[in-house]
Amino acid sequence: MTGTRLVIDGVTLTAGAYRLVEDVSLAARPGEVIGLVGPNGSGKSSLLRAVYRVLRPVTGRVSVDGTDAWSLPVRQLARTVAAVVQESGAEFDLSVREVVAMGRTPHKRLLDGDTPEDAALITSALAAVDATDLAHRPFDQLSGGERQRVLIARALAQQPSLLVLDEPTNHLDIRHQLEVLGALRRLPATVMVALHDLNLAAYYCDRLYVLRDGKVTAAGPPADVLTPQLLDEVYGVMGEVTIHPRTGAPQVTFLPAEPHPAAPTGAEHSSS
Ligand SMILES: Nc1ncnc2c1ncn2[C@@H]1O[C@H](COP(=O)(O)OP(=O)(O)OP(=O)(O)O)[C@@H](O)[C@H]1O
Repeated sequence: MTGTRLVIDGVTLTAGAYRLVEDVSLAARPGEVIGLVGPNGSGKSSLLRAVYRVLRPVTGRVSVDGTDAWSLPVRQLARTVAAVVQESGAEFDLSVREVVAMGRTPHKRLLDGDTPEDAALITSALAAVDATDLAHRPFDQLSGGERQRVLIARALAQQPSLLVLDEPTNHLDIRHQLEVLGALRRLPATVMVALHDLNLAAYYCDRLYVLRDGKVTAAGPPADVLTPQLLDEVYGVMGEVTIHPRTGAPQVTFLPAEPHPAAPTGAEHSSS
């Protein structure tokens, strides 16, 4: 399993009279990690919802390996696509291990128990997000970051060939942010991930799509997309972009209007 080819072709999404996303096209090759970035309200979550089939496009098409995602039987879709989203479902009264075991459901028949293979996948998914020690804790007693890691483990246990994640690093401390994104990079799956942190997006994604007001305003490798002009136009912030000498990845340094207390005298930022 090396991942699936995802094509979003001219998709428009609405909520009543409101256009959430307009005429968006995007393609991910098998195994690519695609980052979706853009300001609050730019349409990232909405677009992801169309991929994991919660929000039906009013025009355009979402296809997975050439098949319309909206025409796939639900069970087949669940064997192909996993989603980690902000709004989580009915995990109450379950242990962490039971929540992660739910990831195996699409691969089993009703009332099938866990096979040794299922058990091994659950154990390794827990380890991948550093949640082995949480396995027997009640899910609803976990902290925000612990829950987030467990929901990612559930998605990993699902062995999807397309993994869609909405802000997966939300609530995570820096070590766990790096570990989770590193685990996503190593997956034999295509990954589409909405991220706010542009430096993490630059480091871990093969290509970025920048959304603004429901439309794609830029797309390409992070080094091509993340420019001072884009930061200004899309986010209204000043920043410098350099290639980090050790990582080789683009690195954004933001230049807030207020000088840092330790700034050298006369070092105000200027857009001119
Ligand atoms: N049901 C709805 N009715 C009207 N407007 C909506 C509805 N759902 C979302 N919106 C609006 O659509 C826009 C896109 O929302 P969406 O959640 O896709 O943005 P986002 O890029 O994921 O934002 P964030 O970075 O804040 O998570 C927002 O302006 C939001 O307020």
